[in-house]
Amino acid sequence: MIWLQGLLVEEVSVEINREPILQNMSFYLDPGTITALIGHNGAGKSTIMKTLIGLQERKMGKIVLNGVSQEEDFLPFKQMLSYIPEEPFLLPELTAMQHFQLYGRSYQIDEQELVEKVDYLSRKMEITDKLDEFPESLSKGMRQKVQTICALLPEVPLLLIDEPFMGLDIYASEFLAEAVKEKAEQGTIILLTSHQLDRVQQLADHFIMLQHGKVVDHGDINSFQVLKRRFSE
Ligand SMILES: Nc1ncnc2c1ncn2[C@@H]1O[C@H](COP(=O)(O)OP(=O)(O)OP(=O)(O)O)[C@@H](O)[C@H]1O
Repeated sequence: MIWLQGLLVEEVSVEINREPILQNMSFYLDPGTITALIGHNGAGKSTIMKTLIGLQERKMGKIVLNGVSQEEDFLPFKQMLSYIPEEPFLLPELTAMQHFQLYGRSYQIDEQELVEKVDYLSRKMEITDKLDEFPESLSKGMRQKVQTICALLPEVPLLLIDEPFMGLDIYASEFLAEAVKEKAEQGTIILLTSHQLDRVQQLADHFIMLQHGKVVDHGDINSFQVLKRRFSE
């Protein structure tokens, strides 16, 4: 059998407290593409992200990444993606460096490669002097930087980013945008949510618009003017 390369989301529905939150959501993302999930507050952007990583249970539907089914092969599936959540979610008992080491082990990154990547990313994110700090002594933006570095460490087919620029300073935001583009050039599928439409336009090549838990439009980012008009309606 020839497996489809890319991310397939088919007829996914999610209910929370018996309320339909996502309804028959379907889309397909090609390797090497950067797709922005757009929609008003409460449209379901974070919910689909959480459903993709397995944090949110779904009522029905299918999620397949490069031929690996989320339902049938959850652990291999999870190893194929990394995620930057909207709010940093760090372990209070681990320093920044220990988080990077934990990610290195979880994704089986070669030790020397991990050292080089941590060195490079922490310099770019300007947190080299914070590596031995615990999350409680870091500012929110610094915690977000640590979380962002964790997600950039592994070379995985899918990178999910919920509000990529939230809390990051201008230099870190610019670096993240470059890093995302570079990963996409190497074939990673990038799915991000953002309310910063101008930044999205510069970064993404496709968009998916959600409304009340449904996909109402999708396409090339060049149809963005139309998108912007509809978004502001
Ligand atoms: N744990 C929960 N319990 C109850 N309702 C929830 C829960 N999580 C999300 N929802 C509801 O699901 C809907 C979608 O929320 P979601 O966080 O996915 O929206 P979003 O598009 O990411 O919004 P925002 O732009 O504000 O981040 C909302 O109506 C929200 O109230």
